Amino acid sequence: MNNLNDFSRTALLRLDDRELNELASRMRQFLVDSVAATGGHLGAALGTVELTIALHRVFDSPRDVMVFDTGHQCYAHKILTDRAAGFSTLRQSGGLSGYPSRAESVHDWVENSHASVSLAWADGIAKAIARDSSSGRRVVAVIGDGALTGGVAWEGLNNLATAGHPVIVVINDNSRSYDPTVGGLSVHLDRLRRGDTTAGNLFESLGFAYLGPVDGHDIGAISAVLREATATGRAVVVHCVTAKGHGYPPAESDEDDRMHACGVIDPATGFPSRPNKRMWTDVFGAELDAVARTRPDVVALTAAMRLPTGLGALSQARPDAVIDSGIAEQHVLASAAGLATGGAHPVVALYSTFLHRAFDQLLLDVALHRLPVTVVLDRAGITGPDGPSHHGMWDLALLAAVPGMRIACPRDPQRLRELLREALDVKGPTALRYPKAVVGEDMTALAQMSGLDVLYRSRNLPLNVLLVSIGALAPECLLAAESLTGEGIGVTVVDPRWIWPINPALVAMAARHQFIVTVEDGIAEGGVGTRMAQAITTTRTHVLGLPTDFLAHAGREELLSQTGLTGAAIAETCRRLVAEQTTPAGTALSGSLR
Ligand SMILES: Cc1ncc(C[n+]2csc(CCOP(=O)(O)OP(=O)(O)O)c2C)c(N)n1
Ligand SMILES: CC(=O)[C@@H](O)[C@H](O)COP(=O)(O)O
Ligand SMILES: [Mg+2]
Repeated sequence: MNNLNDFSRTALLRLDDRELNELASRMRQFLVDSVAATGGHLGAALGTVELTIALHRVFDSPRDVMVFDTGHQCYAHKILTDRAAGFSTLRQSGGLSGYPSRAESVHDWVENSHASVSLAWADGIAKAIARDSSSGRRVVAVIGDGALTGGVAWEGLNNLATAGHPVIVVINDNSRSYDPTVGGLSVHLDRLRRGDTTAGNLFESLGFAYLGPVDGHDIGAISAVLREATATGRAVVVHCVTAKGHGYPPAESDEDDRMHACGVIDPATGFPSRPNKRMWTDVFGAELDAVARTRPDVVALTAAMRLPTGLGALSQARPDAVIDSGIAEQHVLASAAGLATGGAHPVVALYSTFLHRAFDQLLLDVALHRLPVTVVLDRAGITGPDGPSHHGMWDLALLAAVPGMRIACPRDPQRLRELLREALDVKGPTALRYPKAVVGEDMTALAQMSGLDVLYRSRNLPLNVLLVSIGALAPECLLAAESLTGEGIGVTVVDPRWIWPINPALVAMAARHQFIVTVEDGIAEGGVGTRMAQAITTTRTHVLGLPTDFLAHAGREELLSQTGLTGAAIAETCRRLVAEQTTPAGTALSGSLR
């Protein structure tokens, strides 16, 4: 075992305790060095090194199935399954995924990276395996205490408890999500950690065998408990106590989130290697804090992501105005409906991708009751290194299908501030969305017409193209307009600000142009451009957006370029439309990878 690239899992069985501990510290150093260079989920990865070594000693993967909930803690598993060499490319285009990936390894099963579903997966896999009763294959789900707060995890517990399959549920309890884990479950886990069973044991009461708590950094102890769990032949909960960021002082002492996910850092200090730039999240967080000072009815809700969604400042200023419900997006939306019914104006701060899970509550709890709830979707559009599960590209299509929903897409910091304040004055459901990106400078409108901002108009040229710019893609639309103007093609760039429902002034403006091109960083099929095209029947409309596909991990700029959402590609579409002037009115979609 000279380096981790040469390391084989079978070697684990031959190592004694001292060698196993040495392996763990080498893996930890490797993780710090490599993740420091690429960014990634460092804190969670460091906390599961010993647990993962023990899992691979006791279970025979891939014959035995290991499902990692969320998957952000799977780096040690990747090292132990021959992928150490790939870590220099972690989360980069064409490189190693930051999550389990079936394309990478037969040892990976679930790559969805939305939390709390591992127990359902384990339930299904165990049922499938049971069809061959002689196989003896074992199924293990590794789930964090944070992921265990999600409703679907409770559905999993409910089913596994009586399903009759010997699924092993390993609770990786580090008592945190990003923040310390909230709610009664965290209190219960804390009691169990302290050996206090005066209030009983939830898991045993449900029907599981319960083993633990076991020190999750003691390979021998965990291995023994996992073997014992297997021997029970029942559904078992193994309560494993770990420390997020274990063994790396900058992570261990990071009060924010134990370096849950970091960018490129100096491994010696843990500090970012590049200066932090102002992100869209920062603008939102500051404005919400400011507005909440004069609006006691405003209350912010988070599903275990207080700091990443920008609620830090408000939670400092008015702790009572920020409610963390754990990884519980469905609960958060329905609870927001309750708060709004009671007179509050809830602001639900989510990542765009996590709204999917709560669509039903948005539709039937918030919108059906026409309640004033503002959903603020960060990480909308292309997110980048987190890959297909995390791109926020379905939100516009979903939101626009909700009756009574009003959707705002700010193009710059000033519009984000204005639109947030406007949303808080609407007596019904509203949504704002913006990407994971550095926020640019303010872009002042040339003119304002019935709620539309005209950002650009070619001088002394015909009304060839109306570019409808949606949100953060405004700079690309302006680049396209400038280059087309230089070629003698007349362009108007309009930012509708409130992009849904369609402003009738936009329909009127469209009628005066030869072509309309809408530009959005959501799926083109069924997105807002397509809906605009349905309203604008007089002029040929071309919809630019993302393909209905799962886009791999890569840089945001890289993916926007691949999907044709750059100034040059937008200009090329407009050029082609004008060259084909005879084409009759209708709609065309561009949502393909180039
Ligand atoms: C449905 C959903 N909501 C939010 C997230 C964002 N998220 C990723 S990891 C995480 C915390 C997970 O905590 P835990 O399961 O305890 O794992 P740990 O990071 O502590 O190892 C959160 C909130 C997610 N992946 N999925
Ligand atoms: C696993 C998960 O869902 C989060 O940790 C996510 O990866 C964070 O993304 P950001 O780095 O964009 O905050
Ligand atoms: Mg945790």
